[in-house]
Amino acid sequence: MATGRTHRPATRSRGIPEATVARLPLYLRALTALSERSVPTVSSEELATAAGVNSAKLRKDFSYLGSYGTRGVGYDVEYLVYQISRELGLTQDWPVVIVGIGNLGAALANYGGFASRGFRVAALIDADPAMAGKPVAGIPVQHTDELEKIITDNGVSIGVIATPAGAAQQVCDRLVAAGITSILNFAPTVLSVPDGVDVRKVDLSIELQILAFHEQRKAGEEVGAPEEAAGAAGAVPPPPVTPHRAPSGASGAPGTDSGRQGPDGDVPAVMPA
Ligand SMILES: NC(=O)c1ccc[n+]([C@@H]2O[C@H](COP(=O)([O-])OP(=O)(O)OC[C@H]3O[C@@H](n4cnc5c(N)ncnc54)[C@H](O)[C@@H]3O)[C@@H](O)[C@H]2O)c1
Repeated sequence: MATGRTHRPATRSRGIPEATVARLPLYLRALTALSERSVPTVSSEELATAAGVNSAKLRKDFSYLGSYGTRGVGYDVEYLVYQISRELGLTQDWPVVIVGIGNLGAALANYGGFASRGFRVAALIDADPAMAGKPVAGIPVQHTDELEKIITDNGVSIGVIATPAGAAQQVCDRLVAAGITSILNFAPTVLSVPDGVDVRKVDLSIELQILAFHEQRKAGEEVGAPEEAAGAAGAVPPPPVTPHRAPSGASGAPGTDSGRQGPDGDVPAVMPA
């Protein structure tokens, strides 16, 4: 399979920076919670706190959507939910296939949160013939021999890879050849994809390594004097991080290369591959 970039440019054609796009799901999650409580309006400060983002950044992000709120009233919650959902393409149904139905694939298939966010698990695919036909989360597992047909028949454009690392590139190549243009990769390997295919990588062990680094530093600070702690912290290199390129100018967004930082200092669990 041809190699190529794994990311879109830092700014999308519609003029919304990639870093803003990466924060939209955080706003949407906070707004959905407000909507469920029938809260009609919200101030930028309240929403920023709920989303874990700085309020100036939030206002700037919303200006890209053409949403400025009303002075003294704030933002209309329902309208923002609609606007952000539309911007993220969530007002339509996205069929998704999961490849590799082991521990992780089965857990993902059973996760109810996808459907409520517009992602329908259209098919489960595994290479193990013994699994073919067995239901997982009420969906019969299909053999990889059927992969291309399944993708075509269901009009799928998003694939999730939950196979062992050694199989991931081959699965990725088949998904892409069959027409998949977005991949969520859980396998601990870097995938090569052609231009036009987006890959996001999830690696929880990297997140744990980063937490371990901070735990170690905190422990050093408790034990030593301030200058010793500073020396210790300086002497400990940051944990290894999956190498990945990031779009320039996407600083501070989840899923970018900007020092493993989330929107306001959080470490993202999902990153570009
Ligand atoms: N990203 C994370 O945070 C995270 C967390 C846990 C596991 N993982 C990774 O997820 C992957 C799956 O882990 P698991 O514990 O579910 O493993 P598992 O062994 O339970 O399941 C893997 C499944 O993939 C299937 N498979 C193997 N080769 C295949 C192929 N070519 N095509 C289709 N299916 C194939 C196997 O039959 C099996 O059912 C591993 O790569 C693991 O390292 C990632």
